[in-house]
Order: sequence, then C-alpha cells, then structure tokens
Amino acid sequence: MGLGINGYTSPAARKITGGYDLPEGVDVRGRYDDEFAKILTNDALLFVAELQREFRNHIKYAMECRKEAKMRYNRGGLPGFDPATRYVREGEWTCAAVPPAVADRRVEITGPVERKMIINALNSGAKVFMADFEDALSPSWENLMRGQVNLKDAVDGTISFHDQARNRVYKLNDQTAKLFVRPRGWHLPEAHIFIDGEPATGCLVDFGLYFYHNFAAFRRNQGGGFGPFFYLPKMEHSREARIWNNVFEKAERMAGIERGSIRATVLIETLPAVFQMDEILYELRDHSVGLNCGRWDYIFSYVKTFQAHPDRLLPDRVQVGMSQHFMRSYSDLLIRTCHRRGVHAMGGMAAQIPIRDDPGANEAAMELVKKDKLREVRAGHDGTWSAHPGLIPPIMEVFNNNMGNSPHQIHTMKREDASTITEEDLLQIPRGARTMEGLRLNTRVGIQYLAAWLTGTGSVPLYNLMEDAATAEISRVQNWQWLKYGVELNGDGFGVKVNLDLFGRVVEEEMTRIEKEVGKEKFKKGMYKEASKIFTRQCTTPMLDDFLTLDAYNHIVIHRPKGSSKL
Ligand SMILES: CC(=O)SCCNC(=O)CCNC(=O)[C@H](O)C(C)(C)COP(=O)(O)OP(=O)(O)OC[C@H]1O[C@@H](n2cnc3c(N)ncnc32)[C@H](O)[C@@H]1OP(=O)(O)O
Ligand SMILES: O=CC(=O)O
Ligand SMILES: [Mg+2]
Repeated sequence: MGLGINGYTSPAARKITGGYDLPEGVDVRGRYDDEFAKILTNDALLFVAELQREFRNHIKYAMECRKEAKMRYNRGGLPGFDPATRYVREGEWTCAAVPPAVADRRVEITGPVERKMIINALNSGAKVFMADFEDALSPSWENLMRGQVNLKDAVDGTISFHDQARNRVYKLNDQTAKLFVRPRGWHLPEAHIFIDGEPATGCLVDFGLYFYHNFAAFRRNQGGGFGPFFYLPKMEHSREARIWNNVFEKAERMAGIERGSIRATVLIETLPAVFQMDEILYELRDHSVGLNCGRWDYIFSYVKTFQAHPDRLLPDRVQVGMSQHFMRSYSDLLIRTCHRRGVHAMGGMAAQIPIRDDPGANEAAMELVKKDKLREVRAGHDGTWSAHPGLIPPIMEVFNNNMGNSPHQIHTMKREDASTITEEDLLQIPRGARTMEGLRLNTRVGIQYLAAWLTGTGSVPLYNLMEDAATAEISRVQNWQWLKYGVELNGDGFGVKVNLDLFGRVVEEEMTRIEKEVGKEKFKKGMYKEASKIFTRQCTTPMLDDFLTLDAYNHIVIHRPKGSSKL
C-alpha cells in the first residue's frame, strides 16, 4: 500500500495501547482482536485521523447548517430551489465519463457487510453489490470491524465462509458483481475510536479504513483502473457533497492515484436534497457515477422536514408508494438531472422479498416487485436495487426486456418533459387514509426492528417485507406526528383520535402480539422490552429526535476497558 511506503508513518508517534498500535492522538476503545488489528494498523488509523483533522470543522459546520434549516422549516418555511445556485442548475456541464467497469448497473443487490451475505451478493448475478455500513447494518464494534475484515478478503478475492450447520463452504465465483461500499451518514459518530479526545466521524472511519486497505487491489481486481466505488447516504445539501469531494481528493493524493479515480453514487433520500441534485452532482462532477432514489429515507425525511406542519400529515405508511405525485416527481426529476449530466439515474428498493412458505403470496409479491421495476425502467432509470438474490432474475428480466443490449439509458431517455417539475410537485401532500392498523403496524414493526438492531442485526424480514433503519424511521416519525397532532384515524370509520392513552394501549397490545408471534423463549432472551422503551420514548417526546439510531447507538457502545458508554 502506497501510504506507508511514501513515508507517511511516523514511527516516533507510535503508542501501543490495549494491543493496538496507535498513532499520536488516536485512542481505540473497542475490544482487541487479532483480526481487527490487521485493519486497525498504525498507518490506517493515521490516515483516518488525518481525514478527521482536516474535515472535522467542515462537518461540524454542515451539521450546524442542518440545524438552521430545521429551524427555518419549523417556523413554517419550505425547502426549495436555491436562487443563489441557479447558474449551476441552468449551466451546461457534464460529469466525468462513466468508468467502463460500471457502465451497466441494471440490477444492484444491497446488504450488510456480513461474511456469508457478501459472498452470496457478489455471486448473485447482479451487476453491482452495495455493501452496507448504513441502513442495513447495526453499527456495533463487532459488525463494523468484521465488516472491514470481510471486505478486505472480498477485494483480495480470498473470502470464504464455512457454514458448519449445513457443512457448506462459500467461495467467490469467477465472475462477481462490482463492489460499492456505503459508509454511514455524516451525523453518526464512531464512539469506539477517539481522535484528539473526540469520537471519530463514523463515515470517515468506514471510508478511511476501507479505502486505505483496498484501493490498490480494488483498482486491479474490480475497477479496471478506477475506484474504489462508493454510495453516499443521507446528504441534505451540496456543501456536504463538497466535503466528500475534498475527502476523495485528499485520499487520492495520499495514495498517489489519479484524481477522479474514486467514484460515488449519491442517494437522494432527504427532501432538502431533491432541490440540490444539480448542485450535488456539480460538487462531485469528477467523482460522480450518478444519483439513486433512496425512497424510504426520502419518505422519512418528508415527515421530519414537515414535523411542525400539521397540514402535511402522511397517510398510512403502506400508502406512500412511488405512484404518489411527490414521489413520482422526485424520481422523474432525478432521471432528467442525471441524464443531462451524463450519469446513471438509479432506482430504489421495493420492500417485497421472496415468501418461501406460501406460493400464492410469493407470486403476488413478485408481481408487485416487477410492476415497480417496470415503472422504473420505463421512466428512464438505468438500474435498480434488489434486497434479495431471489429477486434478481425477475428484475433482470424486466430491465433486459426494456433496455435490450444497451448498458444504460443515459442518452436515450433524456426526460426533458421533467424540466417543468415545480417545487409544488415535489412537495405535494400524499393522499390516503390513516388507520388504527397503520398505527399498530408502525408500532409492531418499529419495536421488532429496534430489538433486532440492538442485538446486532440491521436488516430483517418482517411480515414478508424487508425492514431496515430507513423503513423503521418512517414507522417512528409517523407515530410521533400522529401523536403530536392528535390526528383522527379517518380510514376505518371510527374517527378515533391518536393520544397518549391510546398509544400506550397499542404498545402494550402489540408487545403481547409480538411475544405470541416470536414465542416466549425468544421474547425473553431478546431486547424487546428495551426496544419498546426506546421506541415509545421517541414516539412521545415533545421534540422529534433527528434519528432513531442516534439515541439507540448509546445502547450498543461497549468500551474496553469498561467505562462510560455514553457519548
Ligand atoms: C432502505 C434501504 O437502504 S435498502 C438497502 C439496505 N437494506 C438491505 O440491504 C436489505 C438486504 N436484505 C437482507 O438483509 C435480507 O434479504 C432480508 C433481511 C431482507 C431477508 O433475509 P432472510 O429472510 O434471512 O433471507 P432468506 O432466508 O430468504 O435468505 C436466503 C439466502 O439468501 C441470502 N441473502 C438474502 N438476502 C441477501 C442479500 N441482500 N445479499 C446477499 N445474500 C442474501 C441469505 O444469506 C441466504 O443464503 P443461504 O441460502 O446461502 O444461507
Ligand atoms: O437507502 C435507501 C433508502 O431508501 O433509504
Ligand atoms: Mg437510506
């Protein structure tokens, strides 16, 4: 690896503490493990520390700007296009050419950085695998560090896994999906690594360790001279994209690789970001490979942005689909924006997953997935996401039938018609009814998801749908919103109003139902009671918490030697 060879390490700065070989100013408070030590090398930690030191004030400033924007929206303001950057939106410019290795991205599979799933995903037949440190991962020290070990083995091509129960060995096929890595969002700290007395920024740890250990092998084995490739989540403004661009340039300089080697797809999954799509691409124009419709976080963000707007309440979560006007407008404008700038416009995740024990229900679920994907490809998306290997063949078929041999639709589906989409289109209130079953389902799903997350699992099947941090956020903020404004459940004919008494009863009854469904033993051993407490607090707090996982994170931080786990 170039960094150490270039004289980057300063041996004088070395300090060996608790087994790890630490540079000056860096403290690792997570458990020691020989495997983790191969990732947490002095050089790699110094690289992360350099990123942290250069960008921490920029990140703090960007987070302050988020707070200011929130206050504006809470005072009645609406997000919209920024007049100051009209020249960027109206200017004629394009992003750097798409690297040949990722020209065809028609089906991408996503999943947590778990060893067996990484092998299955890379072997799945998808064009791309997005390995997730974010929505699909509970960011415990074990998960994060094992994830880094797994990715390094995957990029080296040596990864294997022995499933002892089934006596099955997993190895990579000759042909595998191209790897993208999604680090955490800007807001999440990494409480097991302190730099100059402060917790490190989670995404700089994820990015820094992965980049440091893999850039050379990735460019050789996967990227055809480009890479590594990333997905960037939950941004709210182009100033946040500028920080990523600067992080990439610094990493490229330190590694001695060409500017523009690193490429990233940005998820447009917050409401403010839909008004910044050109600006985000512009900031990342040398490092961009497109935008993606992160539909689940986008719905969460709609509620969060309008938390103080009782005239913009959402109907039941199940009714907020891509056919709602504001969702369709967002996807259409994303396609138009990406294709005008010469990059991929990626579709999002259908929540349905294969249902093994009920062929009829399985067929219905597959039909819903195919319908969603048909809408995406016909609208002009160049590819889309799949949550499960079993969904790849039907999704691939839909894209093949509609795209033929072309790797993408960048030049053929310009969607000029979408240039007339207005702020009103993007903000239009979704239609539909609110029901008691909606409240119950939010509660049942939110608690079960959080119970899984607290025990180390970040994506789970619940009631035949994929649930992850983004979908659980919708359940949480929707309950909060309905409670805050005492809304009438107008969809089931009883006209019941949501209040604390009703919600208390719903939580109690849903906990009984969960216990029945999962069984007494699992319920007792699991973290359901803790999850219920956290979820209930977050749904009933007067001021909405920004993220479900920020408070919950304190429950999974384990410092060694034992000390305070609170941030
Ligand atoms: C909003 C967003 O951000 S979406 C992106 C983030 N979310 C995700 O990435 C979700 C990814 N998907 C998953 O985690 C899983 O598919 C779940 C939790 C939804 C369902 O999991 P399960 O019910 O355990 O799946 P199931 O039992 O059907 O798995 C069958 C096989 O497929 C594999 N598999 C399932 N999903 C995936 C995946 N996404 N990637 C790789 N392999 C997978 C399993 O490992 C298993 O392999 P095996 O037969 O070799 O043991
Ligand atoms: O990350 C994807 C989303 O839908 O959220
Ligand atoms: Mg998301």
